[in-house]
Amino acid sequence: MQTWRRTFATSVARLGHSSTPNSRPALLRCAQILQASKKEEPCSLEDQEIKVNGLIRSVRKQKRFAFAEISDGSTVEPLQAILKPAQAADLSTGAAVEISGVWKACPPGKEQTHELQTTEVTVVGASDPETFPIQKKYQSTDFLRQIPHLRIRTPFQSLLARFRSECLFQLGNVFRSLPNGGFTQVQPPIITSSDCEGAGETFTLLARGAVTSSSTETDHFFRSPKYLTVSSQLHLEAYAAELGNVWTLTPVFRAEKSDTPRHLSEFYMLEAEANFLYDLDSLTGLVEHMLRDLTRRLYDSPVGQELLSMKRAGESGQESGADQSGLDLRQRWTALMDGPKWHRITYTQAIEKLQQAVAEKGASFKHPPTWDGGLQTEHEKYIVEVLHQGSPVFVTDYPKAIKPFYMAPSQVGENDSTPGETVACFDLLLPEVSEVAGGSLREHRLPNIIQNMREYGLIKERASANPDAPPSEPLYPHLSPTEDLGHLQWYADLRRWGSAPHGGFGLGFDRFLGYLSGVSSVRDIVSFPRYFGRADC
Ligand SMILES: NC(=O)C[C@H](N)C(=O)O
Repeated sequence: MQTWRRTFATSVARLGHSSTPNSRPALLRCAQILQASKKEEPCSLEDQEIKVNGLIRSVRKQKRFAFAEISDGSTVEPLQAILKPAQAADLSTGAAVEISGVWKACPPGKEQTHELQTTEVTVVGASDPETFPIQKKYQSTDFLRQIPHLRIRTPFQSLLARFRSECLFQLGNVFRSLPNGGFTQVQPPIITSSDCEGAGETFTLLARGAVTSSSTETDHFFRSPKYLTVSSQLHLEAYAAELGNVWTLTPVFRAEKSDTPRHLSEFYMLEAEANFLYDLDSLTGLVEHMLRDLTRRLYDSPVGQELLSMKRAGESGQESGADQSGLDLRQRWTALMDGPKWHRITYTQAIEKLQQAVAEKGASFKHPPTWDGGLQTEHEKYIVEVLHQGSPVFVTDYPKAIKPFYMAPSQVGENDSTPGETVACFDLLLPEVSEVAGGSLREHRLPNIIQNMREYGLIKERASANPDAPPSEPLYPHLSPTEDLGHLQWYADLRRWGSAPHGGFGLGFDRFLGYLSGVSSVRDIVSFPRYFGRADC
């Protein structure tokens, strides 16, 4: 029988090791080492000399041995190193080290299967444990948010960064393998001329030293005011006209003064546009298929499994930023992947049901639901959580008056009696996060888009230098001589030549990641969040 004793058998281990005396130990990532040690069969690295570079998560110094937990950002699980007291003298929490040693099996019954018997350790970047802000003990979400540059070094934030990376990788696969030959990824501009949503909540771009009140052409860096994009949709429509089906994941910017856990001033939007798309059902079907497929691929990935099995705050003693309500993430993912077809309900039906709930079921809302009033978050929550028992819902066909100018009219059946004009659009509602995606069929007919722009006040008055002079260019179709399409003319051009029915959607990527990770605030999903009053580093 083998007797388990913690001793330093460095020279013995070296002898049994196949490498030549001067050869360097293999540099490996913690994830590789720990993964190789989990398998049923004997670990191929056992008794081998290996090297790891990383940060010290914690160090425990005892009389005969010291134990250090090393993390290199490749897995949430730390790698344990055992050291002689002299080797550990300079080690402290937060320090960057290069450490090599022999990978030894641990006595049965220990939390870890193996540990690194240290032969050599070099502190390449010291860290003063007294002042290092990240401690192993519980630290509040609020405190950690104030130091995002160091918060990333907590196990859960580190995991979220890897999870996001996996999502990006898998998204490429999802879009490539969609039926009908896949979608092409494109990169639309971040600096734009137009506020696509018409909400006016844009950030204006100014060159350093520019005069803010200036309105003359030459004073503007780009000759006219430019903004940070609020949505790539309009440019995606240009791409889609040629490429067919396109997608992008870009940062978008909204200068909304909303101080809520659901809003950021800079966030990532996943947007897709499909040409020759004729009905709203095909669009909602595309969104459903894509999100189910993405979740499935993430579920099958090691980092997805790591996220699903990670101990949450409270259990691990380390603040994770995760929801602590005993939420069953695995169930949430399974429902997304394998649950029944997601519900579709028209906006008009939703309002009727909300009003019924008030009249008959004693539901009460801060904003009483009205057809003209749109859906507030409290209404969306009720629709998902009460009316649809927590499963995803597409709410379709909103009133035209509360939606942007580019949406096509609804195609709802004749017996559907809506109180006013509606458009062929949807919002996708998920429990907890509410609206996570929105999209529409686009008005693809030139006279109709021009009429919409007119109604929405987007057509400018033509500045005429000399009213008697003959017009220098022929009049734009469907415009009167006094009208000017201004910075949206290019968008109308897409309808002027070769315009097919099309549609697309935008998904709040950070909100969706929050939903998958069980993190209720987008401020904890994004490593460096920007929101009203805060953009710290
Ligand atoms: N691409 C889209 O349909 C998204 C839409 N423009 C939005 O910002 O919600």
